[in-house]
Amino acid sequence: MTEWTPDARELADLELLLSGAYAPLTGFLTSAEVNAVIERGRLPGGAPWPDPVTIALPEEIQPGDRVTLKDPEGAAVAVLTVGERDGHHAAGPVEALDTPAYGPFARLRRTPEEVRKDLPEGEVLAVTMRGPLDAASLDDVAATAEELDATVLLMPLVFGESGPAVVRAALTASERLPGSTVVAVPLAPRDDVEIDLELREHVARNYGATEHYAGPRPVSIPGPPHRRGLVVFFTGLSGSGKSTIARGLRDALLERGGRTVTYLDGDVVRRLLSAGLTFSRADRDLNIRRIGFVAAEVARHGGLAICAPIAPYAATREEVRAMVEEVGADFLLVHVATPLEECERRDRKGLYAQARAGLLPEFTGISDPYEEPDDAELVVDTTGMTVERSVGAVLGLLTSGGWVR
Ligand SMILES: Nc1ncnc2c1ncn2[C@@H]1O[C@H](COP(=O)(O)OS(=O)(=O)O)[C@@H](OP(=O)(O)O)[C@H]1O
Ligand SMILES: Nc1ncnc2c1ncn2[C@@H]1O[C@H](COP(=O)(O)OP(=O)(O)O)[C@@H](O)[C@H]1O
Repeated sequence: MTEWTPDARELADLELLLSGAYAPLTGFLTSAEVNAVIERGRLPGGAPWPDPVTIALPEEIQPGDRVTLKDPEGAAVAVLTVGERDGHHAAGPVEALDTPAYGPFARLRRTPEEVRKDLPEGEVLAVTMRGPLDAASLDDVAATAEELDATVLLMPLVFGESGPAVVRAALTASERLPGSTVVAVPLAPRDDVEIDLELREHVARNYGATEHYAGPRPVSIPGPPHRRGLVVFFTGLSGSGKSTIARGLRDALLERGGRTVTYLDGDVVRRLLSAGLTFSRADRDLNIRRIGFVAAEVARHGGLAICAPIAPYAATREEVRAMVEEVGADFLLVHVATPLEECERRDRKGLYAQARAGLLPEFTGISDPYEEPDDAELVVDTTGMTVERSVGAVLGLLTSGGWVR
């Protein structure tokens, strides 16, 4: 049996498929179903359905395979029986495995069946929320419920970092709406506003709603840049000047004050976090992912992390950028683009000489690749430049973007 860990959005969809919140769906859609949904907003059988619910799986997983789907912490959530493959996507029914619910407000993640059983007879006004209800919306909901003589079902849509805050907002609203019930639903937002709304309505109906009220769109205030998490990620050849500039930047930031700074020094990383890893492609990628993971955790809490590995592969750098952006933080890639000849001329550690002599295999720039970034926010060639000026260039980027004041 194959195992796979879907991404956060796919896991949220999976939970809704398993709970019955996505009824009549019982699995991820086939290409015929996806086409029907996109073209007509209906499943091939004619039932209305707004959104193609799909999952991407690695190529080697084939029709007939049974795949255990796991959450990022390793708990087996469900089994997917693959019926069809179409490009990256795989379709097929899912069956729940018996796993305990956990996480904040797990007790409020109830299935439609459980909720429907507890609701009184009569009209049910479901309120789907992605943010707090303002006073006007709360009055609106209370008035509508009274008019319809309906029970209010508050449905905080929990997905991502803001999930627990939305549930808290629903619990607060519930105190103002006597007799109301709260159920947390892991419905990820859809880009298309119409589709998002329709999907919310479908899910609400499955929970027993006879009327649906879409809570106001959350006003997303990401906070000013100087309060947001930030990762400054240097990349470049050995000897290009990454650590020298990174240390200079750290010191300059600490002198200014106002931000906490974590410097993930390359040597320290290789000695502790990535101890035992080699310079093979797989190990370099693992090293960079580990650095990215720690940096994203720092940035998640509003910190500023500085990293300075070679990071020779574009795809892995992009993965780190995505990890950081996923937690709501910013990512700045600084390419220290000092040419190989200059790095080799400096040869601070004598490694280039060893690599040229064939004594050090897989050496970046000599016998191993370095993929030049085309997505760097800043490019610095340190040839003939003082360290102060190089540090100043990075600091300039941070101040002009408002990350430091
Ligand atoms: N084969 C090979 N290729 C490149 N570099 C090598 C190699 N072997 C050892 N070293 C030393 O390790 C430092 C680079 O480690 P990194 O963790 O930054 O590399 S990577 O991002 O995982 O590719 C790098 O340090 P810096 O000079 O600070 O970049 C080298 O001193
Ligand atoms: N403008 C500059 N910025 C950074 N380093 C410079 C600069 N000019 C000269 N150097 C020298 O280049 C070398 C860079 O080494 P290092 O910072 O360890 O590079 P890396 O971390 O990329 O391997 C240091 O000896 C540093 O003094």
